[in-house]
Amino acid sequence: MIFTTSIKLEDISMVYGVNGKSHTALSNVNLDIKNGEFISLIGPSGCGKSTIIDLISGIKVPTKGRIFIGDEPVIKPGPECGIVFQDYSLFPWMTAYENIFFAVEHANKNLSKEEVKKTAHTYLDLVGLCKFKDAYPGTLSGGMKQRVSIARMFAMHPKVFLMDEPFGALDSLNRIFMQDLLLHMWSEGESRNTVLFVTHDVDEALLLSDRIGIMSSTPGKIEEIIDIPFSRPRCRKSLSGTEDYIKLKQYLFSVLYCEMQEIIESQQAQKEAL
Ligand SMILES: Nc1ncnc2c1ncn2[C@@H]1O[C@H](COP(=O)(O)OP(=O)(O)OP(=O)(O)O)[C@@H](O)[C@H]1O
Repeated sequence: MIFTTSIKLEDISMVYGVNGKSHTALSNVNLDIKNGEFISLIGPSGCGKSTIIDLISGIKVPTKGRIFIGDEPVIKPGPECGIVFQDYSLFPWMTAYENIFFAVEHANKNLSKEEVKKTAHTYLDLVGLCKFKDAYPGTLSGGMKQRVSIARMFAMHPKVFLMDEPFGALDSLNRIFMQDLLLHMWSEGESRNTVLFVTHDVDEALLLSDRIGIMSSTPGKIEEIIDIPFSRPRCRKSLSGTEDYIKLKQYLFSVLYCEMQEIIESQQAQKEAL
């Protein structure tokens, strides 16, 4: 049985200390992600997208504010979050199968060894890597490594999925393949997991998300959240030619372009002030 739940960020600020100076990475961020909802965050580099993922997962602690996964406040990292990073984060000394087995065993301590084995095999099969179960990460392509990471995340049955630019390092064909695979696994499951997905790719966000949060920087905040009205299941081919899709894409690009312009202008002003 898979239990999914909501995520809530309440008035989150995050200040880092850098060389004796403080840097406000996030300021007063509020976000409610409903149970089973797929939300993407997009925004310019450095606006705090990864920091939000790190805070929800408990890897970092906010300077101000509270985070809840369901009704539980986040205090430290735990099995309720399944995370996929851009760099795969697989143990290089374990095979594809062992990587998944290890994660499932640790996340679900009440499962028998047979159940863990079965789960690891099921998810390797779902991502089409049965034949590579004994391969070590170093011998797999980037796309295959990311398929193992995704299989591991689903197999752990966490309450929420946190994905930080998971397909950012892949070539465009692999990226398309992985987006379709994720969409298929997410929507075909027993119940849809709650997902927070960080990306720079507007098409990716439009294809996958129920809502998209647009962030701005210095300090990072969520400027706007837009609803994505496309029904599911979604098909990239038919979707991308529709008037609604083109309008939304143009809107997202124009907002991101303005953000980038502001960043470049402020960097130029800082340079001139020196
Ligand atoms: N450990 C840290 N110490 C100091 N500053 C940090 C630390 N981690 C992040 N920052 C700063 O906080 C801000 C937000 O960083 P973050 O990585 O969350 O942004 P991002 O939107 O994910 O960027 P990108 O899209 O480039 O991955 C940046 O200015 C970054 O330099």
